[in-house]
Amino acid sequence: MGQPAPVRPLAIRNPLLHARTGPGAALWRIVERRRAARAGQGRCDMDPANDSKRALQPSAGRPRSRVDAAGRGSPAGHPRLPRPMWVLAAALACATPTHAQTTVPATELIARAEQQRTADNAGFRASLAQLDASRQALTEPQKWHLRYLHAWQQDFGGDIEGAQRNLREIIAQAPDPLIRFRARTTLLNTMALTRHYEDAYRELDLLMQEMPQVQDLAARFQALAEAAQLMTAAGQYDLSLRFVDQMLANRPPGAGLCRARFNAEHARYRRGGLKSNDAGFAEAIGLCEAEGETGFANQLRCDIAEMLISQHEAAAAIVLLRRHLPEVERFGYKRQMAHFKALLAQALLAEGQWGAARSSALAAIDDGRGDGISEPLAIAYQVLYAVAHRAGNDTEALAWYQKYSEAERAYLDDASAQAQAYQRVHLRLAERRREAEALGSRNRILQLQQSLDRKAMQASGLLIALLLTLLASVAFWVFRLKRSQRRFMRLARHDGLTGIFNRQHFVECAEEVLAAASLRHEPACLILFDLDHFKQINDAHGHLVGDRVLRRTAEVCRQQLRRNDIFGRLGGEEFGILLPGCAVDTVMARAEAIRAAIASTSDERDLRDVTVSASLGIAGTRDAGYDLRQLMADADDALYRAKHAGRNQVVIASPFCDEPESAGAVSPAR
Ligand SMILES: Nc1nc2c(ncn2[C@@H]2O[C@H](COP(=O)(O)OP(=O)(O)OP(=O)(O)O)[C@@H](O)[C@H]2O)c(=O)[nH]1
Repeated sequence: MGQPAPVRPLAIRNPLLHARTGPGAALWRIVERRRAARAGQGRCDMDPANDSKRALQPSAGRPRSRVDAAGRGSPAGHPRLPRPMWVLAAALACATPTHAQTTVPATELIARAEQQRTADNAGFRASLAQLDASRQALTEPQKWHLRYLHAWQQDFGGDIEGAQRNLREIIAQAPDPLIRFRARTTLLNTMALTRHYEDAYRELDLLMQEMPQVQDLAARFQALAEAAQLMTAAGQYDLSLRFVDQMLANRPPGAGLCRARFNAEHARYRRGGLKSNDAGFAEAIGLCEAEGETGFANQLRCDIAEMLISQHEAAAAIVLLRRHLPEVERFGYKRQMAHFKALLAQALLAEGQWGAARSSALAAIDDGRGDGISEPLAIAYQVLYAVAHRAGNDTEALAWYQKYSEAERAYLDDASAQAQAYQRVHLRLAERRREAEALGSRNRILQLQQSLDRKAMQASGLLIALLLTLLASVAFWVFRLKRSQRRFMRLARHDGLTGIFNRQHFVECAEEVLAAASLRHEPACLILFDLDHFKQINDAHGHLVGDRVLRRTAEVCRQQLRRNDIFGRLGGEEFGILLPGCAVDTVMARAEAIRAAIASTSDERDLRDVTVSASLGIAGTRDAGYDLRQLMADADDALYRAKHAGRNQVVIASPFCDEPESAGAVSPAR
C-alpha cells in the first residue's frame, strides 16, 4: 500500500445543524430525555445510579430519530413548573400505579403530560387520553393546552401534516399567547424537518415578533435556540450569535449555559478562522460536561476534529474521536455516531490507515442509514471511494464515487436551499418591514398632521370665538352708545314735558323744510299759538294741572297734523307748527281744527274745571317768504292780534291790511 489516494477535503459541517432531521434538536431531545430520566420522570425508579445507564440507552419506544428543537420533552418546557415541582410531580406519578387514574386534577395531569412527552411517551399518551376523557371539566385555556399537546404528539408520531394543520389552527385561534407561541415554535421545527425552509424562516420571523409579548422564559429560550440554529444553518452567523446572547439573557431558572454556549461556539466555528485549540471551545465543552450534557460536548468535539483534519493534524483528530467514541456510542444518537465515525474514517485515511478508515466509513454509513441526506454519509462514501481507488478496485471505486457524488450534491443542494430560502425570505421580510416602516412613518406624519390640524382648528375656533365675542362686545357697546346717543339726541331735541320738538330743534327742522320748499317753490305756512290765560290755570289749579294741560294740548294738536308737519314747543305755553305744502287758502281750516281740538280738552274728565283755549297766529310763505324768522315774526304778530281780539281765535297775517283776518268762530272765553 503506498500513499493514500488524494482525497478532496470536504468542508465538514456539523450534522446537528445540517441533519435531515433538523438542526441539533434531536440531540436536545435526547439530552432532555436523560435529564428527565435523572429526575425519575415517567418511571417509578428514582435511583440515580440506574438513571445514567438507562438514559444512555437509545429509547426503544422512540418512533423516529429526529430533531426536536421545539422544546419537546424539556422539563423546562412546562412554563409553570420549576425543577423542584417536576421532581415532585414525577414522585407523585410514581406513587400511582397507572396513568389511567381519574382523580388527578387537570392542572396536575397537564403538568405531568408536559414532563412525560419524550421521557415516557406511552405515559404521555395515557395522560392525554385521561385529559380527553375529562375534557368537559377542562377550562378553555386547558382545552387549548391539551390540543397543543395532541399536535405535538402527532408530530412526534410522524403525522407531520396533521400536526402542522393543528398547530396552525392553534396559532390562529388560541386565546393564550403562550400556547400560540409554543405552537409556532413546534411548527417552525416541523417546517425545518420537512425542509420547508422558506416557511420555517417566515415562522421564525413571526416568532420573533411575538417574542416580546411572551413572559415565559422557558418558551422564549426554546424559540431563541431554534432561531440560533436556523440562522447558523442559513450561514447568518452573526445573527445566530445575537440569538445566543438573547438566550443567555432569557435563561430560565435552573437552565444551564451549555446549550447557549454550544450554539455560540458552533456559529463561531462555522463563521471560520478558528483553530482547534480555541479557548472558547474548550471552555464550552467543559461547561457541557459539567452540566452532564455530553451530547453537546461531543458535538463540539466533532467541530474540533474537523478543524484538526483541515489543519493536517489528523493524528490528533483520531485520538480525540477514539477517546470519545465509546461515550457517543453509549449516548446512542445515531447521527452523532455516524458523524464521529465518518470523521474518524477521514482522519484515518489522511494517516494512511486504509483498512481502519474503510471499517469506520462503513460503520458511519450503517449508523447514518436512516437519515437520508447527510454530510457524514458523503464523507464516508468519499473515504470508501479513496480506499477502493487506492486498492486498484476501479469498479468498487466508481460505485462509491457515484454514491459520494450523489450524497454530496444532495447535501450541498440542501444546504444551499436553506441559505437561499433564508435570503429570499430575508429580502422579502426586509422589504415588507421597510414598507411597514414607511407606512408607519406616513401614518405618524398623517397623525401629526391631523393633530396639528385639530390643534389649528381648535386654535382658529378659539380665535373665531374670541373675535366673535369681541365683535359682539363691540356691537353691544356700539348699540349702547347709539342708544345713549339717541337718548341724548332725543333729550337734546325734544321737550321733556310734551315730547314734541323743543324750540331749537323745531327751528332747525323748520329751516331745512323751508329751504327744501323754497327750492321746489312749494308753499308753507307757520302757525304760532299760545294758551290763553295760562297763568290763571296755574294759579287756579296748580302747576301739575298746568302741565297736564300742556301735555294734552300737544297730544290733540299732534292728532291734527300730517307726517311731514313740524311741531314744537317754543317756550312756556307757546307752540309752533310749520305746515309744508299748505297754502294760505287752506291753512285757515287746519288752524281752526287745531284751535277747536285744544278747546275741546276742557271737556275731558280730568280737566273739566279748566277752561283751555289758545290763540293762533298764521303766516305763509306766499307773503313772508321762506325765511323762518320772517315767518315767525309775522305769525307772532298775528297771534298778538288774536290775543288782542279776545283770544281763542285764529288770525292770519296779512301785509295788505292792518286789520287781522280772523278765521273761525271766536269762542268766547268761558
Ligand atoms: N304749569 C306750567 N306753567 C308754565 C310753564 N311755562 C310757563 N308757565 C307759566 O305760564 C304763564 C304764562 O303767563 P303769561 O305770560 O302771563 O300769559 P297768560 O297768563 O297766558 O296770558 P295771555 O297769554 O295773555 O293769555 C306763567 O305764569 C308761567 O309761569 C310750564 O312749563 N308749566
